[in-house]
Amino acid sequence: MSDMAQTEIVDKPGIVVTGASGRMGQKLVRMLLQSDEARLVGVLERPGHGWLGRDIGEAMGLAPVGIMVSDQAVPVIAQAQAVIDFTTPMATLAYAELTAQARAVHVIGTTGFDEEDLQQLTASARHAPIIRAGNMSLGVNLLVSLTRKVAAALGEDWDIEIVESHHRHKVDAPSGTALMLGEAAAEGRGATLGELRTPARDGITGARPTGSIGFAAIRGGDIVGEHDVIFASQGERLILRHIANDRALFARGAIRAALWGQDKGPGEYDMADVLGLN
Ligand SMILES: NC(=O)C1=CN([C@@H]2O[C@H](COP(=O)(O)OP(=O)(O)OC[C@H]3O[C@@H](n4cnc5c(N)ncnc54)[C@H](OP(=O)(O)O)[C@@H]3O)[C@@H](O)[C@H]2O)C=CC1
Ligand SMILES: O=C(O)C1=N[C@H](C(=O)O)C[C@H](O)C1
Repeated sequence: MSDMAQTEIVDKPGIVVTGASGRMGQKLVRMLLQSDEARLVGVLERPGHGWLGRDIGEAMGLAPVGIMVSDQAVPVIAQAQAVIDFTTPMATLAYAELTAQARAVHVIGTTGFDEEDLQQLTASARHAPIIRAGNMSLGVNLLVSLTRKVAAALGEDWDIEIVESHHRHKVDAPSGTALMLGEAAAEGRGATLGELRTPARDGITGARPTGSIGFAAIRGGDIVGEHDVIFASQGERLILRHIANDRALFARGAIRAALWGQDKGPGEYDMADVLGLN
């Protein structure tokens, strides 16, 4: 190999993809195999997964690429400058510790964390950068700041409801994106989402508490992801909407985050930091 080709490879940050057989994992693998800015150096799956030991390209129905699917997280992450992780909360907490030990950037797209999980991620971020967002798209992150502004501009007589729709396989609700939007709406009203969130409605719920923020989740078919923030008042309604048509936009955002994080110190970051929206 020429010196120039060698330098090119070394200059491109090496990325490990976790949950490589998943909907997001496969998008990321395909994108990284074609990337001029980053290179795929490893793929992880859960112990017992049917793809373990197989070439990831071949397992995905592509040409072999020389990277085997592994469940050996420590040696695989040791080769990486960044780990991109769209798996489950439990898997992500374990990867966060290992990625921090390797001092690599951890990009987390996984959703469905509880408060205790988030504290564990904060602990891992003391050693290396963690970039986490419930949605990696530019459009949603702009929608978050629009929601904050509109909520601040409109009084409590404007009821806020967030409606999200996803494919039938999604396991968490409300979606990570819906929670980001709810947090932004609450911030716009000078409160926290914990203070304003209405429990899911079922049965005789009573009238809507003034100033509360409600959520509704639709699950069906192959919907990639749709979010409406509804501001409803007497005689009028304002609706802010984002529709994702292709998971590639989340994968692109995650790779951008992994590259952005390369010169960052330990700490917790989000996509608004990456996109310069803060
Ligand atoms: N932030 C964003 O922009 C986006 C976030 N998401 C979130 O990303 C997550 C994944 O979504 P999606 O790709 O649709 O889900 P999938 O179920 O298709 O993929 C998750 C993958 O992770 C694998 N997995 C489970 N445990 C481990 C482990 N310990 N190590 C490695 N891999 C593991 C699963 O394997 P198996 O199925 O065999 O258990 C599966 O292949 C969800 O939380 C979703 O909400 C999704 C899209 C965009
Ligand atoms: O599970 C999904 O598919 C998605 N999850 C994220 C979320 O929970 O908001 C982002 C996107 O909407 C797709």
